[in-house]
Amino acid sequence: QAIRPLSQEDVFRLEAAADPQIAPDGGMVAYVRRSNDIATDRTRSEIWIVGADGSGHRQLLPGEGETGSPRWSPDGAQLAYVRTHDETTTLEVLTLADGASRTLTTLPAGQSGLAWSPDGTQLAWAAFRPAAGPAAADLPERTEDMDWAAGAQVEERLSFRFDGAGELPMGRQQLFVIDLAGGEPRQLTDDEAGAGGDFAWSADGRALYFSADRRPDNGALAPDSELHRIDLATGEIETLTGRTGPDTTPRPSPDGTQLAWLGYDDHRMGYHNVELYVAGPDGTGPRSVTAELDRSVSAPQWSADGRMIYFLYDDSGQTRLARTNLEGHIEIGLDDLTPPTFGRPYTGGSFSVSMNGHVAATVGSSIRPPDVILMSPLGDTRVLTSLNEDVLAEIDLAPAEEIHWASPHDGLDIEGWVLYPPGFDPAREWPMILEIHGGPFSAYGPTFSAELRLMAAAGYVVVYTNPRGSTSYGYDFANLIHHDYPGHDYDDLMGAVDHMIGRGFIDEDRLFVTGGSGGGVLTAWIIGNTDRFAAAAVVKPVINWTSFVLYSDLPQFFYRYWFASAPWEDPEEYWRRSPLSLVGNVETPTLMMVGGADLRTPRAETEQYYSALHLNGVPTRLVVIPDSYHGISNSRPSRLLTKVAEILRWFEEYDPAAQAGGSEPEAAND
Ligand SMILES: CSCC[C@H](NC=O)C(=O)N[C@@H](CO)C(=O)O
Repeated sequence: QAIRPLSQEDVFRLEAAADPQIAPDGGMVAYVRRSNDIATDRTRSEIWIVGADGSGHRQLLPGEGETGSPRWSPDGAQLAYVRTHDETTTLEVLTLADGASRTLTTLPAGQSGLAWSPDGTQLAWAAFRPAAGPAAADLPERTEDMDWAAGAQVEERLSFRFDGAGELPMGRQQLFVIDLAGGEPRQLTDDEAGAGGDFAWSADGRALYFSADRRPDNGALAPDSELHRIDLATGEIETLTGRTGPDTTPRPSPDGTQLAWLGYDDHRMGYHNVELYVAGPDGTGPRSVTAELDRSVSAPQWSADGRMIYFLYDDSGQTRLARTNLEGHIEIGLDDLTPPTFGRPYTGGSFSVSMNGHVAATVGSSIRPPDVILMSPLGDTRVLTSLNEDVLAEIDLAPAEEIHWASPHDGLDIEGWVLYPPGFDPAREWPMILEIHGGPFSAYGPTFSAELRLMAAAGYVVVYTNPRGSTSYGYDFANLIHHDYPGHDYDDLMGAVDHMIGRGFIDEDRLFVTGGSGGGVLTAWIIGNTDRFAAAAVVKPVINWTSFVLYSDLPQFFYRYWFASAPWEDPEEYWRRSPLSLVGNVETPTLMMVGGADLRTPRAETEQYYSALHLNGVPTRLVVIPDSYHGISNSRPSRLLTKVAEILRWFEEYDPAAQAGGSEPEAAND
């Protein structure tokens, strides 16, 4: 079959590996295989299994619904997992020897975490338990045959909604255990302070370590979780940490003599490096073993001998697997870990370690969604799956090209990547899209992105970058935008444009810019500062910092960390940094897009700017993605396609070459 550009339909053919769980003896890997179903327009998850030599690759648990969260019992004889079917989620256990599964219990909505006790006799998880909220005022008695409007929603919490979840019911996460021998789940924590989904068994199986912010009105305060230990026999809870700053992800060593976890001292900065700490089993004598790394770390996991801790960190736009000894001597194991999403090229990935030091991880590249990779203790690697060989063989995809340039602001080295359209010829001139990431404290990298690939397939050179403020370059680089966002990240982005123009194959009259969330902020800021782009697409932005910090789902967070004071204390600063303050300058035709249910950057942000552009006579269009929360592209596959198609349609409408009847970018997708 002839090689062709990526098409919209391909998004329903691509698959990705996630959550690889290596068996304790290293002999097999169970993982979650994710695919996009064209009939239901949903991303499906199914547990598959593959031998460490690549043999026996098969779906492990065929049946109704979807399966996920595979977790090996300590002896490797059983695999716990969750199955969701007809909106019911059950906890099930497969016995490998006979292939039989049994249902242990039905799990409530909001379940998170799943972990075997060290002796393999119990499983623990966290789940939400509702509690009574403030009552509405009294109304006349009603009988069942009356049909009244819903009662008032009365709220006293500062934080009462969360993007992706909606309005939050009253209540907290609590911890549960169930005995494999049978019986009902037992609720371990049962108080107003609650627990969290972030927990681990103690080595002797008598306690659970968990991370939770147990302060009464934690939703109104700066985030500050602590580590706690609950004794399973007595229910007694001991708090092990107390510094100002979050303490999360408790991981006791296999022999129980040490406790590792993640956290940082909160200095109210926009960005903090999350460090890996080790202390005694009660949290005493903590020391950071990654202080010198100058990167945030995640997903710590002990080696079986308790001498090493494996973890992930982002470095220069890629997610790396590394391990450290207890003195902080760090060795890098694997590069190119890749998340299982098809949207924008953010960093990510996951891994697990067997008792004998073999590692299973999700690894991909800019031209390949993640597969499962096995790494031996000596560092040899073997690719265990090839989930997309059939599709990728048909598609013209060149690896992302890494580029660097000096920021015009201060000469700082900035990194980015370029995707070239199929048939790219540097002797011709090409239209270019600058695509900007959000966060703003996050990172892009050379990971597979169907969104950006569809833009390249439509005939554009696509440039994406990590301007100052991005993670994966250290504390100082990220905090160059502390209390100064948007700021000189603008110059870094303009530097990318000039760098590309300097290479001689970009048509300066056919520059386009888009970005989502934090990238929407910067796109709106760009068009307020320059008219050099032929068209722009501002996706789910913040337009007005005053309305945003008081109406987003995290009113307790943004004003504290991204500004020096509250909006009513320094309205000028909020206005100075709001893209709305520059809307009077804008002449660039600008598409506005947002998820109709977005609670992170609420749709009023997008709509304010749309109204202002309209009132000012600037060509604009509003695209609302119905029912979508903030994560538009990774929620339903068709939303990813809609987002890209609407942006490309807008750019084509305002492409000077198209208007002059010249060479339009090819519409590869329809
Ligand atoms: C600029 S306001 C915060 C927006 C959001 N940050 C955290 O939630 C954001 O930029 N999200 C990014 C991903 O981090 C996105 O692309 O949606």
